[in-house]
Amino acid sequence: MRTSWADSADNSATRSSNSHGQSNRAAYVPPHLRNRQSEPPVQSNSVAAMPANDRSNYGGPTASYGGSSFNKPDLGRQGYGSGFQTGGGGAWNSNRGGGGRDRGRREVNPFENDEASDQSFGEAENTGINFDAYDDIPVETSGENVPPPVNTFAEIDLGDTLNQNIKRCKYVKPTPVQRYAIPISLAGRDLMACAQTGSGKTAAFCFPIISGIMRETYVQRPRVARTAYPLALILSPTRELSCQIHDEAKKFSYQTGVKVVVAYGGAPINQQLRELERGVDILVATPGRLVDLLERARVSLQMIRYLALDEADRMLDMGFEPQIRKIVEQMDMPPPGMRQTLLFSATFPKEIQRLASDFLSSYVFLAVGRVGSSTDLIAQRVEYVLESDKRSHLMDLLHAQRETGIDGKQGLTLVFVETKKGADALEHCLCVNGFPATSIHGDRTQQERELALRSFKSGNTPILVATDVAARGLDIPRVAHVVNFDLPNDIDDYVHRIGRTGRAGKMGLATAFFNESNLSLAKPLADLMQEANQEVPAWLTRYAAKASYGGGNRNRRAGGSRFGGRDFRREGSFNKGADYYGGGTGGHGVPGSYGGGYSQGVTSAWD
Ligand SMILES: Nc1ncnc2c1ncn2[C@@H]1O[C@H](COP(=O)(O)OP(=O)(O)OP(=O)(O)O)[C@@H](O)[C@H]1O
Repeated sequence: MRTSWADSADNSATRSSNSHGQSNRAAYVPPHLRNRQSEPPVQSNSVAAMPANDRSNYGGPTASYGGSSFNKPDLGRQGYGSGFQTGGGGAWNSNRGGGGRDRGRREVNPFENDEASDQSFGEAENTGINFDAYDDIPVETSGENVPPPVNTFAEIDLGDTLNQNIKRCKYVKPTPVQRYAIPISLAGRDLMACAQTGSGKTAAFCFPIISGIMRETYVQRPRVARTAYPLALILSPTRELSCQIHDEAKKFSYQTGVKVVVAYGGAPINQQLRELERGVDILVATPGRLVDLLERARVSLQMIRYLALDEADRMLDMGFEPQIRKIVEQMDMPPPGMRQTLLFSATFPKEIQRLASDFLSSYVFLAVGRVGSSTDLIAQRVEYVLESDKRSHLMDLLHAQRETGIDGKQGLTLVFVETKKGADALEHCLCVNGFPATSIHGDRTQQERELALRSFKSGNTPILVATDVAARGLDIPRVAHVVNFDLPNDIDDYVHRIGRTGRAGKMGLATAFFNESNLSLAKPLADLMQEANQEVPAWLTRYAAKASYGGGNRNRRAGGSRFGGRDFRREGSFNKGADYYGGGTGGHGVPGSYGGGYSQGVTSAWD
């Protein structure tokens, strides 16, 4: 039974931890025990009294926690565009043989584990999903001849096998981004899509790719020994996100014959090479590992028909842009117009939209909700906390949460910090104070990262301290609380971080610790909260006013960008690069600070 972490915090408050070299001063004292006569310290080496943690060096007993298992040509879419009626017609080709090479291997059922993991939390998957929460959301499309949206999966001709998998995923109806994006993509159009965190973007780009590949009759691929020729490439910025997309895509493509392979850094390349040799239709990858594979000539992009960038704005910011340009423009990938390109994110700053347009051909721009807005499902709180008080404040929050849960339920808590060292230090502090925490950041090995994530997801270690490596895309259903222990420099990063809760129609809570070092975020944060109908504290409004008068606000979104006209092509500055880098963009306020917002110099960890 998973109850004891709460009690272990109390125990630790009355326990001397000096056997592990920790001073008594470090011990957390919960509010209700403060100012009491201290009782004689009780030495405890009991495993049950210690928090779960995947580190081996946080005091002997913790080592056993967290699981010991770790030691636009014709794209073959004849018939598209003519209608999205129910059909499951004869055009489907579900015996494709997996990228042409994979014979005789039994396909593992990717749904097998779902039920078990649901049971472990005592609730059925998708309970509480309320996509009606997204129903009255404003949607904007721009571009020529935009295909109309659908209301149900039945209206889209995705084929029987894929439809069956959609049912297995317990998706009853499409989310708003799916309602629009799927018909647009099935019609063969390039797409730049912006929709809120947790609103189902992964399926929105996977379904059309899988069904497109299934529709193709046999594709003759070059026969070059040991070189793989995928038909679709899905790029994402982190290893964990690539793994997650791979897992989802495997579910969606189960028994379709479409073969999905993942390649990411930090994991042994040989195993990935073997998988690639067995054949691949859809390759999900992080950019670094893909460049490696391309340079070794183990992958060729010559047959790519579909290119999807998840977290596309992140993929095109200064950290990744050169690698992405190399992959997309300097290798052997067909140019825009000869392939279909799908870009997805919850945030799309205009200067990134401009860069992205290099990769697209006559594309449709789709915005579901305000670009970069947070969902109303997330209750946002911001508290003024001095740097020196942050740890005790966090422990007070965790302690209170343990007593009452969040909305009466115990959930997982994700705590964001700015640096890898900061993550280690906070994890350690929480552990020695009886709060079961683990961490994920770029200085941990990939094995440690995966173990930490698994331990967190399973609830064994219900607190995860993370750098921005966990900010985007990760879909962990039971994250009830996101704490911005250190606020990011950029409001878009804040949007992605808090988006780890309040997903798929469920409610979530996000708490931010704000102090003088976050002044540049005051205005965009106050604006964002106001727009999401959150209560903005008066002190934050004062800081916001001060920041907008005093200058120094380098946030890319300063000035606000309300819903409407957010496709950058509509703003009269199309092809005027200077507008985007030179500042002074008028009403939509991209103050020429490209790069300033993406935390340059901050040691956070991307692949
Ligand atoms: N039509 C649907 N019905 C029910 N659940 C859905 C549907 N589409 C997606 N989901 C679920 O919603 C959750 C969020 O989906 P997903 O991870 O694709 O969100 P996202 O928009 O990519 O988020 P982020 O911006 O954080 O990357 C997932 O658990 C997914 O299985």
